[in-house]
Amino acid sequence: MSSKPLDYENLNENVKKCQYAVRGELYLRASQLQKEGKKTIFTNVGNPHALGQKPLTFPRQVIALCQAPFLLDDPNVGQLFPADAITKAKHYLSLNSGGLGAYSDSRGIPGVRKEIADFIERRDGYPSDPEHIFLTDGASKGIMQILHTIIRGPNDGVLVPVPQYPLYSATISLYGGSLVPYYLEETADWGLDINDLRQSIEQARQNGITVRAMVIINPGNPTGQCLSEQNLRQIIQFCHEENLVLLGDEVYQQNIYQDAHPFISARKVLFDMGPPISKELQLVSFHTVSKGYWGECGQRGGYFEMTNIPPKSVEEIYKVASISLSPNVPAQIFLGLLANPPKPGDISYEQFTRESKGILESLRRRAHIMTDGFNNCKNVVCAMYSFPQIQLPPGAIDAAKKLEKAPDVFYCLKLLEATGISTVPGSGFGQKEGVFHLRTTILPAEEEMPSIMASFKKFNDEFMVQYE
Ligand SMILES: Cc1ncc(COP(=O)(O)O)c(CN[C@@H]2CONC2=O)c1O
Repeated sequence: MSSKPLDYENLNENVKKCQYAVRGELYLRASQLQKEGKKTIFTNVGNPHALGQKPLTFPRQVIALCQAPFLLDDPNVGQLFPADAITKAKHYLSLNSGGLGAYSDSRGIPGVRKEIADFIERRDGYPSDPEHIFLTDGASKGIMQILHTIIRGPNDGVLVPVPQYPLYSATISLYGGSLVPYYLEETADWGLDINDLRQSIEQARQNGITVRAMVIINPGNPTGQCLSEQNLRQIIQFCHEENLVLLGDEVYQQNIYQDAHPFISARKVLFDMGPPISKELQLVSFHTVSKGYWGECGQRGGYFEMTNIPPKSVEEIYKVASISLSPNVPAQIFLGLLANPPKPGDISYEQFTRESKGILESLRRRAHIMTDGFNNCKNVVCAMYSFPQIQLPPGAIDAAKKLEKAPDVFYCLKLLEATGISTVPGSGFGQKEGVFHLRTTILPAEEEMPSIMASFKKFNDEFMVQYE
């Protein structure tokens, strides 16, 4: 029988090459165990509602009315929905003719893009142009589209932080480009040293790679660090000198659990630096409703904002966006609400504030429980994610080798089998040679945290003795 087009051997090599560890071997094994009825705790993916986080009430009231506009004609609607949710629903329905069932503009609903531009202006103190804001099905799709636009062939490189969120390595591989790693320094709170950046770009050029872009993930995933203003200024200066477009992945900008390093957007720092650099450096910034205190991962709502990108290039990006017709319209309403939540004096303001503050404070507490819990474990050092360093003893390294597994994969599989805790090995994000980590989220329910950390500690300390 002759081989067929979709037989494995005939697939696009880039499809076969790309890897995405967040839903890789550990996740598949955990899903298998779950199917067998074993208790599994999926801390591998930042999916808050799947781990019990309740959705914010107000956005769901608005979207319910938008999805079922006939409710607005019900004389009792005011009994079930607050007046400001009714007003908001009518507002968003008026922005997209045909409501939620109709395609929107391929860049997203203009009125929502305007609301996001106003949100950015309030956050940064500089005007933002809605024409340079595109709404996407999650930040993932925007990131993939921009990387696709940048990568022309195998010699085009993208500087990516290591450890990195594997959407970047997978997408660069999928589109046939070259990932150029720059290492974050664990001992410096996962900060980055500009000299390392220079070495990385030099090394790449010697290998015939044209580095065209630099990715920053700020706040970091999996490392959790929040880049300082000074770090951002250095990075912007570096990208300007090296003629790189800066891709600012800022999806965790509302997930800050300490006061020492507040979030500042790359865009604000760029404009604070003033001309010529603020007029010349090309920047694309990404955000989403999947994170923060929203956690609305399943809605698939994201956006990217382009700064200093020439009109003709914006048109090309628009043209490609139009191939998939429209970003999903319900998610665009979540984006509008993220940009424009209830204000003081609104009927729902108090409830919205109470709920969102409650989620952030609980995340802060869970982050500390997890950090303290990991630090209380033998050979474990810890920073919405936890990325503890696991100092594996020689016996574990040898045992992993015999099974032809990466040492941290071996450890995470043993952890999963013993406790049901599904994590992602650090090798899925990249790490220095001979240094091992795992990534877990801080999302399990607060009341479950102590028992999760206790079962982790029991497993870990026994493992370290068994393999020392
Ligand atoms: C740094 C970063 N950028 C973009 C995304 C994509 O977000 P969207 O949902 O908007 O596409 C994620 C999702 N975080 C993944 C999902 O869960 N765990 C993770 O590490 C992310 O961590």
